[in-house]
Amino acid sequence: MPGPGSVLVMVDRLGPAKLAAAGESFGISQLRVANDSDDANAPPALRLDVMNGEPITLRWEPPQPGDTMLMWLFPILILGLLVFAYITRFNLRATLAAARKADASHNEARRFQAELVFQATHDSLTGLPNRPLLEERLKQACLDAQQAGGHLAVMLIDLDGFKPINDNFSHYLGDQVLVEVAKRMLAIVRPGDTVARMGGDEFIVILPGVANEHAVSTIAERLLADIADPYQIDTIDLRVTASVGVVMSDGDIEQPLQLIRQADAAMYQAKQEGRNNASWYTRGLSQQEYEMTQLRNDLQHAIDTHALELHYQPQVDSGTRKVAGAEALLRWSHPVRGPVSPAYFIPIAETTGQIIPLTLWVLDTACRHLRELTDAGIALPCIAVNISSTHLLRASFVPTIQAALDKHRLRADQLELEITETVLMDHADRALDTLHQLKNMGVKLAIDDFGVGFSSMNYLKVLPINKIKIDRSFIKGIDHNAQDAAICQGIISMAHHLNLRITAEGVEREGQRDFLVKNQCDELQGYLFAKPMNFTDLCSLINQLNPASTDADLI
Ligand SMILES: Nc1nc2c(ncn2[C@@H]2O[C@H](COP(=O)(O)O[C@H]3[C@@H](O)[C@H](n4cnc5c(=O)[nH]c(N)nc54)O[C@@H]3COP(=O)(O)O)[C@@H](O)[C@H]2O)c(=O)[nH]1
Repeated sequence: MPGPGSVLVMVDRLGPAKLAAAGESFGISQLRVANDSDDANAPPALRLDVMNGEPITLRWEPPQPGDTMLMWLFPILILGLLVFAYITRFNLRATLAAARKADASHNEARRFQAELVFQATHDSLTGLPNRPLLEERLKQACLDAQQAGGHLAVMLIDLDGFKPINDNFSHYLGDQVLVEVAKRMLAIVRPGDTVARMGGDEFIVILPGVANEHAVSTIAERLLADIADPYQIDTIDLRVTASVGVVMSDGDIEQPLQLIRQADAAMYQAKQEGRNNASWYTRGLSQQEYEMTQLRNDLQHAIDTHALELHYQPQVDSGTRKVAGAEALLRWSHPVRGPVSPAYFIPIAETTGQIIPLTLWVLDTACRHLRELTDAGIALPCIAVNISSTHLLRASFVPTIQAALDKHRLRADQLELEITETVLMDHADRALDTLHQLKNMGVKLAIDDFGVGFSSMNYLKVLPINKIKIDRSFIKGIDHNAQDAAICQGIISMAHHLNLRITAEGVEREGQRDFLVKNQCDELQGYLFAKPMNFTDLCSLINQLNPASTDADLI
């Protein structure tokens, strides 16, 4: 342009991009030319008048408070939200899992608790209710019968011939028989009835709301028949029968447990009537049988509470007059009846199996006493213990004897076992095997009550015994009865020819003693010398008769 100065005019097209860029450089966001349709007055806007033309409106977005912060925070917020969502999801899942676990462990605890209750109230072998649960159900059945005016029946079932299965085969086999018996009984009774195991081979059935005696008899007959069916266990055929005692009641009884005792008395009667049959309890059931049942229970209590005592009767050497041994004899002082003779309660214990714990106690006590004597230097060469056939025929008998000797550090020849001849006659083969094992150990063996049973002279040749004890019925008349004297002389002579020692039982008079000494009977036992006495008195007596031992072997 002509003139002293010049002006440089540059023209550029103000398009949207340039306009926005220009706005950005001044911190104005989204600067643009507003469309016609935009509200030209709406702030923020700038109206530019254009020569010869339409005015132009410039518009931009004013910055909002917190926009920048929002711009920074937004991603953090999103991230935070994502993290929160993740954590929440994780927590939710963990909570759900924990809830599920808690639920499961709660169920488990409930199952465990139910299991504990079951174990406490049921027999572990058969799964049948045990005695405490049975008693509860019996009380309830009595109550129901009283309230509804009905009847209940109680049956006590005792297996016949079960013990020989346990003794001759194995406890495993015996257990299987019990399980099978339980199943057979359960198959006979109705859902509301109870079949319980009392222990051993004894079961109780409670029939609540039973219609009449005929219905009870029918069930008893079915029980007898089904139990008597053969059992096949591990290819072995076994048979047992049952003796059933039955009692019916209208529930009006002061002590419901008395029904069990009555059923027991009836069962005992069934046994005596030949077994494999059912017998009803009636008021006419003899007092004696009822008392015997009570006695069995009382004896069990005496065993459990160690209320028995062991007495000893010295056996005197006829030559030296010293105590050669002592026979251990059980004594039971009943809390109400007073002293009960072993001649009365031992046969009961033999039928009930109580003889096993009884004999174990006698054996242990006698061995302990002999150890005490030996330790105190009191000379007692030997202690004799009576053994019943049921025990002798058990497979565990020999180890039991060895364990008692070991426990009390006794030599085998310090123990003598007295066995009656009936066991040898009835079970000769099995008894012989056991006796040989005992003899090989060094345990002394004596035949008790010799002469009263069906004595076969032949078995004396084969039995590994050391001694014969002549029954006191033969000793009774030796000083005035020629026949008794002759029999006695014969037995002594025969024993000596067989190299056996001989003891006379029941020596009460000097005349008897003189006869026995003259005829060289080795040992004498009887009231003439001493009645059975407690351990303390035995110690004094031996101290008096046997001067302190210098035999090192005895100590
Ligand atoms: N299996 C077990 N049997 C046992 C045990 N303890 C005892 N018994 C047996 O009981 C029966 C009776 O015994 P008890 O009443 O003790 O009688 C014994 C003696 O007291 C009695 N005796 C001894 N001397 C005399 C006497 O001079 N006169 C007389 N009238 N009686 C006398 O004899 C019994 C001992 O007999 P025995 O055993 O045959 O030698 C009896 O059969 C005992 O065996 C036990 O723990 N287990």
